[in-house]
Amino acid sequence: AGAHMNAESVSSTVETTKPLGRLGPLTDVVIERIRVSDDVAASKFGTDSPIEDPVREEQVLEQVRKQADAAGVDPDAAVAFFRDQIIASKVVQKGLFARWTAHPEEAPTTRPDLGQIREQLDRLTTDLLQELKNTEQLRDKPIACTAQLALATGSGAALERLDTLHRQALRAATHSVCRSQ
Ligand SMILES: C=C(O[C@@H]1C=C(C(=O)O)C=C[C@H]1O)C(=O)O
Repeated sequence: AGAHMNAESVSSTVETTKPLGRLGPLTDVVIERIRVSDDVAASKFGTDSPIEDPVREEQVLEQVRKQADAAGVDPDAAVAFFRDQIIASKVVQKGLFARWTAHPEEAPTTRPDLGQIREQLDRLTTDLLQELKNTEQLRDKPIACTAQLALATGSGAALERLDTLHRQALRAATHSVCRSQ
């Protein structure tokens, strides 16, 4: 079908795969970070590298605190949000380790480089902080925020075809998006 689509239908097809509403762009990056967790898991599975790396976690949160301050986002709120992103990443990694251990034929056959993946995660940190900034006013309105979050996560999970594990991670990752929820 893709070969027969004109530019307009290609572009509208792309748009309909994006999470909807005012929290759509933030949710989109959250889902992207969750998806990168699959690569993190593939880089660690069958190696000595543990799922949980407290030193790296502190580095991530330190970077968040500095960049949040520079971007005019409340650093404590940003750190709380990123603690949820880290929890979500570990939910995915643990789930995939369990799946790949029970069904070795589903395990990845190539091992991506963790250093490169972490560079990608660092770029997503900047994008996520920008989206926190862009959605600050909405996130302070509990009812509107809760409605927009349900729209964005529901559409995002469906359109991006997240399985149960990745939906669970999305719930963990968006737990504190609406600030007074
Ligand atoms: C993603 C990783 O796995 C875990 C999750 C982290 C994260 O979400 O940033 C950081 C360190 C690890 O505890 C990683 O090791 O880089």
